[in-house]
Amino acid sequence: MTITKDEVFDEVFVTEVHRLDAKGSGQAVVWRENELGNQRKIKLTIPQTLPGETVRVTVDKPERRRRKAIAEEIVVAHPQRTVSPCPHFELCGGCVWQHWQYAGQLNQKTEHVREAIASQGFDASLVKDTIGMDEPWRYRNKMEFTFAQDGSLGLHEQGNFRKIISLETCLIAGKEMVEAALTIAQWAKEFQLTGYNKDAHEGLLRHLMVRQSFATGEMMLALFATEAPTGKLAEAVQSLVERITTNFPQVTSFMWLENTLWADRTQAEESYVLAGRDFIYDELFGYRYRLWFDTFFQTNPNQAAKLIELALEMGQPKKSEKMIDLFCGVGTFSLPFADRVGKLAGIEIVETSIESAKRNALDNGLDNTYFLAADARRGIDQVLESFGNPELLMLDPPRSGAGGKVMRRIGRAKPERIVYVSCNPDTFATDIAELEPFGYTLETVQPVDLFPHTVHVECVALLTLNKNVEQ
Ligand SMILES: C[S@@+](CC[C@H](N)C(=O)[O-])C[C@H]1O[C@@H](n2cnc3c(N)ncnc32)[C@H](O)[C@@H]1O
Repeated sequence: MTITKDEVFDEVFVTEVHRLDAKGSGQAVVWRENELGNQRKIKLTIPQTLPGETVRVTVDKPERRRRKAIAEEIVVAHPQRTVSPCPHFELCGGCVWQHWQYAGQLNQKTEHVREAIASQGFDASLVKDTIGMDEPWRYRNKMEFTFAQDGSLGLHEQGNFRKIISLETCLIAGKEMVEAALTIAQWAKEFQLTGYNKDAHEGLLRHLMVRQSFATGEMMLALFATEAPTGKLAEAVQSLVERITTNFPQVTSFMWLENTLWADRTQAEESYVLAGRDFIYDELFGYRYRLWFDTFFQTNPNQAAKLIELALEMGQPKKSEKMIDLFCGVGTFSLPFADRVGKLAGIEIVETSIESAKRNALDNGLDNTYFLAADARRGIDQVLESFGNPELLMLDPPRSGAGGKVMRRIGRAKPERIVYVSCNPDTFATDIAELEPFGYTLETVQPVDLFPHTVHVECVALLTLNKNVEQ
């Protein structure tokens, strides 16, 4: 078919999905004739499709080389295609793979890790099968919901940060957390409170963060709004406090966070305790933690405990040894390791996390830890100077990875064993490639699924220093 420049209309294609992109959407290629009679390729991104599937899609503006398209019909389905149990799945941006049987998701995650390390010249057979969850639902202990301008509460639409899907349920969040969120949504509706409009910078309610410890049962509700909970708002807020304290005795921290800033994040200029205290207690792997509204903490505690167990198994900590925990956060790995080594130094850039890590060490009776608030690069230099070279080092960097400069500093510090916990196989692979010239061997990589129905995968890996290499 030939179209002229003035004629732009939708075109229907039946095509095969050949791979998945980094966000978990199907990718397909179709050919069409342009106005000069030449065959031009269009690369299609088709959410909620799987490799090998034949799908029928309508493409608007097909003259463009890359288009997103919605599958209108699955002509030939993947053998592991399934029906999502969540009514919000097709629109909500929270999960991308609920249409894929869990075993298929796990295989895909294993393959991703294998491809990532093979691309850096490592042996893909070192990667074990991904450890999944027995029950891959209701695994999240923390959710951040957003208010729409009309005051309804929900999650962002897939690929559209301006549109909010009104919440009826969420099958990956704890059940009580969803019930508390629905109570707040109902309250906002009854009092006709407005949601925040980020373009006009007006409206009251912005976000609701709900976190609940699966170990202690304690729940925190943190409501972010553009005004203080006083004056004309006081009556509505009082009504909410009564509902929450009556119906949710597990809420031991109910916070109102005032945020008048343009940046649409869960941050606060002023905080008010509406009920209880300003933190909750949580426990992980037998250690107790205090969590404030802005504390980073593992969001899938059951699988996080497996990560800790694996890290300990691979690291083989000894009482005679010194250890560095790089990117230590509030000490999730530091505390279990500190119990098993002579001395541990934790390095982390966020000062409030370091303050929490120090308190968590004290709360858990550990007196052999030293926590430093610093950028990883500067932190390693500083710790090595005062602490000497460690026998064991673990790192758990953000998705962007540790980077070459940090990895080369680690190589020069010559720890005998390095345990790398990663949430991004691609940056993990490029990071560990930096260690090869220093004489490190990759021994094993164990992927763990902390986020079922999403593309994310974590890995724990062990690298050992080859003693025969001249240093
Ligand atoms: C994936 S989290 C791991 C936290 C901790 N290990 C845990 O499991 O709770 C990565 C941590 O690295 C910290 N971080 C990010 N960039 C950093 C940097 N340049 N130097 C030091 N820490 C950094 C973040 O604040 C975050 O706490």
